Amino acid sequence: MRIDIVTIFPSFFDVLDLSLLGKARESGLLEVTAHDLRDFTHDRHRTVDDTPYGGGAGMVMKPEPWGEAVDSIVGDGASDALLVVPSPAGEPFTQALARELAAEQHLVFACGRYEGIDQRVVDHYATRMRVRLISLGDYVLNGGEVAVMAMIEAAGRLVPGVVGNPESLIEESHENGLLEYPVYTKPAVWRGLEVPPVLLSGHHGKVAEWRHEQQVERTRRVRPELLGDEPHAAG
Ligand SMILES: N#Cc1ccccc1Cn1ccc2ccc(-c3cc(N)[nH]n3)cc21
Repeated sequence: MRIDIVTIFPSFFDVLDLSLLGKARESGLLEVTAHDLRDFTHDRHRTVDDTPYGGGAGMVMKPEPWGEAVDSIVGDGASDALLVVPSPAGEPFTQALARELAAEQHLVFACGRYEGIDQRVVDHYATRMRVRLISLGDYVLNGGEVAVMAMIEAAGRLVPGVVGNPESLIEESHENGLLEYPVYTKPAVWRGLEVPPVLLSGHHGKVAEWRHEQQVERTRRVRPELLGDEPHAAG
C-alpha cells in the first residue's frame, strides 16, 4: 500500500518510522511519504490560509496550494487513489472503515488546519477520484494530523503481514453532534467553482441561516441518527 500525506507539519509523521509500521515500511509492505503543503505556495511568506468568506472567527486554508499539492501526487486527471480528508463533518471512522482503507492500493491524506480547507478542494477532486471526509470522533481537533496518524495506524495494522499475529486485531466504535458547514475563502472562483453567493452578501443573518441549513443538510446526509432520523443499517 502507498500512503501520501499532505500537511503543514510533515515532521509530525516521522514517528511512523518507529514500531510496527516502521518495520512494515522497511519490508515494503507500506510506502509512506509526507509532503509539505507550503512547498506548493509561491509567495515569500508561503501563505496557506486566508480570511473566511461570510465572516467568522479564524482562517481557512486556500484552495490553490492544495490543488498543486494533490496534483503533484495523483497527476492532473482521473485517479484510482482514495483522497481521505479528516474533518469533524466526516463519516465516523470505525473498524469497518479501517478495513476498507486497508484494502486500498493508494491513500492520499489531506491534513487541514485552521478552520478547515476551502470546500472547493473536496468538490474539485470528487470529479476526478473518490473522496471521503472522515471523522475520528465527535470532538474537534486542531487539525487533521492526529486523525491521519490514527487512521494510518488503524488501517496499516490490518494490511496482511504487518501485524505478526492476526488474532490480535480487535473491533471498536464511537458517537454524536451537528456536523460542520462547508467553508470558503478567496478567490471567489477557483477552477470554475464559485463561493455560495450568500457568503458574499454581507448579510450576517442570512449567512448564519445558510450555515445552519448546511449543517442540518450534512448531518441528515452523513449522520441521520444524530437528528433522531432512522439510523443506517449496521454494517
Ligand atoms: N475542520 C475544522 C475545524 C472546524 C472548527 C474548528 C476547528 C477546526 C480544526 N480543524 C482543521 C482541520 C481539521 C481536520 C480534522 C479535524 C477533526 C477531526 C475530528 N474528528 N475532530 N477534529 C479538525 C480540523
